[in-house]
Amino acid sequence: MPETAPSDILIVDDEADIRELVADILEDEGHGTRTAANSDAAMDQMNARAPDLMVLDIWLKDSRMDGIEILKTVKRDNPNVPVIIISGHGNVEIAVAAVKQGAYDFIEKPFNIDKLLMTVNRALETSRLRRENAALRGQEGEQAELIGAGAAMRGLRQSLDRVARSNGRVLLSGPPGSGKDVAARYLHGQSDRATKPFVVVNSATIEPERMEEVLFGVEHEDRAHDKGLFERAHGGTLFIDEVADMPVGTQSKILRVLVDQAFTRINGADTVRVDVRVVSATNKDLKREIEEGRFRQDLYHRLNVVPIEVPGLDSRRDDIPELFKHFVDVLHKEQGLPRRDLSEDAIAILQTLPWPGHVRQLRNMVERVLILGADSGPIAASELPQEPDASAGDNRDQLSAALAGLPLREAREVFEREYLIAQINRFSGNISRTANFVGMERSALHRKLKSLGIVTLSRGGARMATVDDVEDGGGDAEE
Ligand SMILES: Nc1ncnc2c1ncn2[C@@H]1O[C@H](COP(=O)(O)OP(=O)(O)OP(=O)(O)O)[C@@H](O)[C@H]1O
Repeated sequence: MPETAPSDILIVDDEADIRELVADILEDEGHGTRTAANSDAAMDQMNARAPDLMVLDIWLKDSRMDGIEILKTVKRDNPNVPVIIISGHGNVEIAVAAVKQGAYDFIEKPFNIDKLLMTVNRALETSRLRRENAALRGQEGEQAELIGAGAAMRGLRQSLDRVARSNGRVLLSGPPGSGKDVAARYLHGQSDRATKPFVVVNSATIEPERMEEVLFGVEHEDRAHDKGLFERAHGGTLFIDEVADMPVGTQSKILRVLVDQAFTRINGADTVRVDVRVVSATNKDLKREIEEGRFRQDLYHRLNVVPIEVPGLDSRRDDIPELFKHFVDVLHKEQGLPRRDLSEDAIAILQTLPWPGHVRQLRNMVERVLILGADSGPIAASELPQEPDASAGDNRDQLSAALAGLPLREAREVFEREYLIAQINRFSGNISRTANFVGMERSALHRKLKSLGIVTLSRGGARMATVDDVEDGGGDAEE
C-alpha cells in the first residue's frame, strides 16, 4: 500500500453482507474502513470526517437519497474524495452515467477481489495526488473569497470593487492577519486582469541580495534568461506584500519600472516592456519609515495612488460567526475535519475575545478546535481555548489578582467595566444590541456606562468602547 497511515475508506451499502465483505477485504489489505447503511448515515460520516475514498452502492433501499444524489453531494462538498460505485449486473448503464458525473470508476457485483483492490489502490493514489496539488495551490494562495457581511467589510468590498475597474495602484494597510492578501486577490479577481497572472512577492521573506534577481530576472551569456516576477505578472497584477521591508536600493529600481513600465534584466542589455498593475500592502506606518529614512518618499507616492485600509477583526466582531463557519467549511474540504456548527454561548465568547492576530488567529483557532474537539454536534463554549493568546491570558490573571485585592463594591465596579466594554465591542458599539444581550433597558445601560466612565469612540470606521480618562470629555456613549 502506498500510504504510510492506513487509509480511511467509507463503504455505503444497504446490504449488510456486502458492507462486511468489502470491509473485510479492505482491512485485510491494511486499510481502515467505516460503513453506512443509508444516505443519512453516509452524510453523518462524511460530515464527521471526510474519508480518503468512498465505495458507494448505487441502489440504496430505505434511504432518503439514492447513490447518484450522494455522489453529487460528495462532488460538491468534498471534490477531492474519489467515489467508486458498486453496481448490480442490471444497472451498468447507471454506473457509467455516475462516472460521467464524477465517480472515479465502478465495479460490478458480484465482484472480483483483485479488481476491487486494484481500483481502490488507484483511486487512493489519485486522491493523494489531488490533496498534494491542493496543498501546493494553497501555498500559492487561497481563493479570493472575502467573507464578512458586516458594515466594515461591505465598505471594504465597495472600495475594492470601485478601484478594480480602474488601473490605479493600490496600497493596502492593516494589521498582520487582517486579510490584506485576500483583499489583493479579490481586487485582482474583480478587475479586467482577472484571467491574467496574480503574482506575489513577499519582501520580508526574500533575501535582500536576491531581491532584484527575483523581481527582474537574469540574462545569461547564451542570451537564455530567467524571468523575474515583473515579467511573470505581465498583463496581470504584481502584489508586493510587506512593501516596507523592500531594500532601499531595490526601491529605486521599482520606482523606475513604475515610471517607465520597462526594465532590464540583471546582466541584460535589452529593455523588457511590461504591463503590470502593482498592488502593495503594509502593516507598518510608511510615513514613519520615510521619516526614518527606510522608505523612499517618491516610491510611496507612486504606490499609494489609492490607499485602502483593511479593518482588524477587533473592529468587525459581527463577522466572527460567518468567518468561523467559512473556515469550518474550508478545513472540512481541505483536511476532512468535522463540519460542526457553533453554539450560541461559543459565539458570545468568540465575539468578546481580543484577537490580536486578527482573522489568521481565528482560522488557527478553528483548526485547533476541530482537531482536538468532538467529532460532531455544535461546538460548545467549553471546547474553546481559554484565551486565544498568551498575553490576553496575562491580562485576565492580572485582572483577577487586582480584583482579589479590592473590597466587593470596587471589585464589582472593575468587573462591570471590563464586562460592559467587552460586550459593547462585541456588538460594534451598538448600545441597543448590547442592552438587549446584557438584559438591561437601554436608558439604564446608558446611565451605567456614564457612572462607570465608559465612552464609545469611532476608530478605523468602527465604534469601540473605552474608559473615558479625560475629565468630562472624549466622547459620549451612543449608537
Ligand atoms: N475576509 C476574509 N475572508 C476569508 N478569509 C479571510 C479574510 N480575511 C482573512 N482571511 C484569512 O485569514 C488568513 C490571514 O489573511 P491574510 O494573509 O490575507 O492577512 P494579511 O493581512 O495579508 O497578513 P500579513 O500582514 O501577515 O501578510 C488567511 O488564511 C486568509 O485566507
